[in-house]
Parts: sequence; structure tokens; C-alpha cells
Amino acid sequence: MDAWQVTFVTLFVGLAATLAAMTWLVQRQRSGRSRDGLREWCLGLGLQVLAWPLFAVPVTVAGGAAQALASGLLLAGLAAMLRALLRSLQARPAPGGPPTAVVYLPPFALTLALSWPGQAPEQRIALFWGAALLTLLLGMRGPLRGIGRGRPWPERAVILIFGGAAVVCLLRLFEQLVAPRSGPAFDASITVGQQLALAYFLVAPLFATFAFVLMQFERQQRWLEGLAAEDALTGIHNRRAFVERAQRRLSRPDGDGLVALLMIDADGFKTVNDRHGHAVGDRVLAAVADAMRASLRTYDIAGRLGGDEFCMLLMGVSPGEALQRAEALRRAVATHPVRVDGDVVAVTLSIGIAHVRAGRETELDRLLAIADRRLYLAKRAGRNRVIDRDVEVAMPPTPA
Ligand SMILES: Nc1nc2c(ncn2[C@@H]2O[C@H](COP(=O)(O)OP(=O)(O)OP(=O)(O)O)[C@@H](O)[C@H]2O)c(=O)[nH]1
Repeated sequence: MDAWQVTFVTLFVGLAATLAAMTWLVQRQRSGRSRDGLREWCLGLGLQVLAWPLFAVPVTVAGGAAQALASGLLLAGLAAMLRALLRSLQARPAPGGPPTAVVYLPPFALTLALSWPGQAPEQRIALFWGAALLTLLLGMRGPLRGIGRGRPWPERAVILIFGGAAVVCLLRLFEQLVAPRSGPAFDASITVGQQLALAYFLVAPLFATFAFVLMQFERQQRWLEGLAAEDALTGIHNRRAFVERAQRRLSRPDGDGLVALLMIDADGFKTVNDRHGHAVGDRVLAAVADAMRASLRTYDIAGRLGGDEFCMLLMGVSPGEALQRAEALRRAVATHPVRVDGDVVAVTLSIGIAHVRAGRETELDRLLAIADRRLYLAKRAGRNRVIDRDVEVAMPPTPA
């Protein structure tokens, strides 16, 4: 490549690297999910910025070692960006992605292979495009999974840009195998594949970085919204999020519109705290939430209203089914004492149920009040039970 082409491409990739680095610096101050991916993305672009000037060194110098190194660095940059993408797409923040050795092994092997003496230039070019295609195909396996399932558009854009790069590599490899060329990568009479490759090297890093940065902001936003809606101790919805979502569900009835609201309270929880300590009490609350989560179906909602009080909104259930599911939850908690550091803590639940047919007139407050009244009845009737109607409750005999 001549010096102008190299300068041009280096500038474009450098611009993308600067954008990514600035975003990373801003995100570094915040806690969240987007920093790891950005750091690796910057590294990938940085490696490419280092690679491009080396392509200006003539192949005759040191047996083409500079060109071999440049090819290896370019590939390493691509691999780092692919790993950054994979890490960012993961559902949970984790060190994830393929291990470092695996990511950088192909670029290293390529550098060695290209430095091997006695190769024809055509072979070297084919080797480079073959290795780039392999890196892309291996790196894209993870991100491609679930691309059709409601992914936000910045994520799709990044994946598509990498997909386009794979097509360009395939085309260049094909051209090179059919009609081998030995000249500089982008000489005067460039082929279709070379034109595409040049365009891709120029603009793809910049567009991919725009989309990647947007994708990170969007994920960060969703993560923050998730945090704001989550009860920190149990991981289910907090009161505000539960009320908000429940109100939304109630105003949009599905199917027959039958809904049940369960008000759930741990029995004698004060005694658990007094006897075992607050930390053990916390673990018990988390175990109750786990049991609730296990009994959820797709459209149900669970939340912690505060203290030892929980709520569940069951969608599309008849009164009989709601009672059955509440009983199953009560039994599951009563028969599985929580084990904490050698302590066995038995806990039971009292549950009040209110039924309603969802529609515009349904008021959550009224439903909560009914379920709360029935919960109170369950407590008065001796606890560890489910009540789903307003019944006369005989007070248990007072111990003499
Ligand atoms: N460990 C722990 N305890 C909490 C938390 N929030 C509230 N509590 C305690 O939960 C207890 C709630 O007790 P109550 O619901 O009033 O009464 P109870 O002992 O459960 O008795 P009944 O509800 O009548 O069966 C209080 O002792 C609170 O201090 C929390 O986040 N963690």
C-alpha cells in the first residue's frame, strides 16, 4: 500500500479508537456493565492503528517481516473487538468470552506463517484472508446466537458490520484462489473484492464503533433501570416496580382476563431475627423469594412490598388454580427449612388471595386491600395457611 492509503486508513481507525477511548474514560467513573467491553474494543482498535503504518514498509525489507507483523496485529485487533462484542452481549457481567490465549493464538500463528521464508506473495495474501475469515467465523458464533430475537438495533448493526467483514474476507479469499495476485493490496487496477476491502477497512471501524458505543449506552441504561426496579435483598421487584407493572398488567387483560393477587407474609419472622440474627433472617427472606420465583409463569409478577411481606400477581388463573398454586408455594416453603451455616431455620407463610377479572376498572389498591384482609384472616386462623374468601374465622383457643 502506498503512504497515502496507509495514512488515510490509519486516521479513520485512529478516529474510531479515540471515540471508543473517550467513551471508555467517561464510563470508567461509573459502576456498570459497559466498561470491560469498551476497554477491549479500544485495545482492538489500538492494535489496528499500530498495524497500518507497518503496511507501508516495502516487502523487500527484512523478508517482509514488517508486513507479517502488521497482518498479525490487524487480526489480533479484529479478534479483540469480537471478544469485546461477545462480552458485552452476555446476559450477566462476567469475565466471559474465549480465553486470551485462544483469542490471540491465530494472529500469532499467522505472523509466524507469513514470516516463514520461501513463500510466494500470492500465498501470503491468501493466508491472510483465510485467517481473517476464520477469526471472524469463530468470533461470530456467540454474537450471532439469538440475533433475531428482539435485539436492539445497535447490537444488530455491530453484528451486521462484522458479518459484512466476513463476506469481504470470503470474496478476497475466493479471488485470490481463482486468480492469484501478488501486487500491493490496493494497486491501480483493483478488483471488486479489493475495493470492498478498502471501503471496509476505511469506514467499518468507525461505523462499528458508533454502533458499539450506542449499544453500550443502551445496555447501561437497561441495567440501571433493572437496578432501580429490583429489591436488593431478594432480586425480585421492589414495591414501586411491582405496583407499576401490576397496574399495567391489570389494565391490559389477556385471554379470559382472570387474575389473582397473592399477599404473602412470613409467620413469626420477628422470632427468626431474634433467635438467629438479622443476617440469617435476610437469607430466609431470599429463600422465600426463590420459592416464589420458582412458581412464576411467563406473565406472572412477583415483588417484595417491604419487610417480610411479598406479593404475586398470577395471570390467567381461575380461583381454583390460584388456590392450588398458593397452596403449593406455602407447602414448598413449609417443607424446606432454610439451612444457613449449620442452622436449620423453619419458616411458614400465610397467604391471602384476591380475585378479579382484569379490565379498565380494576384498581390495584382495592385488590391489595382485599388480599391483605384475607392475609389477616389467615394469620388470625393460626398462620401457615391460605385464605381466598372473606370467611368467619374462629380465633384459635388462647393457651391457658
Ligand atoms: N432480616 C430482616 N428482617 C427484616 C427486614 N425487614 C423487616 N424485618 C423484620 O421483619 C419483622 C416483621 O415482623 P412482623 O411481620 O411485624 O411480625 P412477625 O414476627 O412476622 O409476625 P406475624 O407477621 O404476625 O406472623 C420485624 O421484626 C422486622 O424487623 C429485612 O430486610 N431483613
